[in-house]
Parts: sequence; structure tokens; C-alpha cells
Amino acid sequence: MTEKTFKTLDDFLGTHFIYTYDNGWEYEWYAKNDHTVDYRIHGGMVAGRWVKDQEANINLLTEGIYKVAWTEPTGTDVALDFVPNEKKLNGTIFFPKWVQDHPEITVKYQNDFIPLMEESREKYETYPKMVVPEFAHITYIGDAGQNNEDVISEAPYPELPDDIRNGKYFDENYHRINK
Ligand SMILES: C=Cc1ccc(O)cc1
Repeated sequence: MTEKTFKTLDDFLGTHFIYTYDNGWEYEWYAKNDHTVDYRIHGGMVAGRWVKDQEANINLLTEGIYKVAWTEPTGTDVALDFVPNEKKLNGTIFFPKWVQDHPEITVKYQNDFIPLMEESREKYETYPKMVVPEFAHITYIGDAGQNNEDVISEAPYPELPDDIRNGKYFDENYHRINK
């Protein structure tokens, strides 16, 4: 767990986070570079889903406070406000109705199923959307560096967040151990 103080946009890019929303949903998220994010979902409605190379807007709002927003192939929209120096963030997820009705369709490595996501968002209903606005507390911060493909590189498994928090997952160069 890095104990650095966040100030600039550059301080944020390349950072790897694990956090738990107040509704109990646990997410792992990586600011891969200034326009790309990777993530893995460990708990909640779509636990088991993981995604690499999602295009996102990432901005410094003011010193140490970051806004991230993107729209997904599923039609899900996400807006995250990180306050890493206080180990917290606020996230709002806007799920199309079909993801709430059929979450299992999205629980996979999305990169291998983009056409399925695009077909499903046309086939099923969009409205009313399910809006999930929650604060989260950050349980892990790692300095992975930008464009590190080892950060999010396999499907989630139950002990993974603890393995990372306990220092059992990455070596001193932030590469995956036992790969
Ligand atoms: C739907 C994706 C998603 C990724 C990270 C997060 O904190 C909330 C939603």
C-alpha cells in the first residue's frame, strides 16, 4: 500500500485501487493512462465481470481530487470522483434495465464478448435505468505505473483482493507473481 500524497493528474495515472462501496460492492480499478481504465468486480450485482482498455475521461478537478467518467459497450455509464488522500471516492453507476434483469450476461471478460454486449443492449430494455450512487472506502492503493498489463490480467477469484492487500500478488516491480 503506497502512502503517497496525491496532488497532480500524474500522481493519479498509473495508480491501482481496491475499494468497497457502502452497499458492500467491492471493485478493483486501475488508471492505466490518461484515457484508459481496467477493472475487476469482486462483489455486488455483477461480481466476476472484468474489463481491460475501457476508454475513459480522466480529469484533475483540484489538487488531489479526480473525476473519471465513461460509457460502456453494455450501455452502462459510470462517473467516479476519487479523493485518494482521504481513502474515499463517490461513484455513480447508471445501469440500463437489461443489465439489472440479466446481470449474468455481463459477468465475463468483456473484451472477448463486445458483440454480445452490443447485441444485448439492442435486444433488451434500456429504461428505466438503475442508478447506483454510493460512497466507497479505499482499502488498497498501489503504484503500478502506467500501461502495466499485469495489474488486471486474470479473472477475479475470491481471495484476490486479500492476496493483493497482503502483498502476495505483485513483486517489487509490480509484476504478477507466479504468472
Ligand atoms: C461498471 C463499472 C464500474 C467500474 C468501477 C466502479 O467503481 C464502478 C463501476
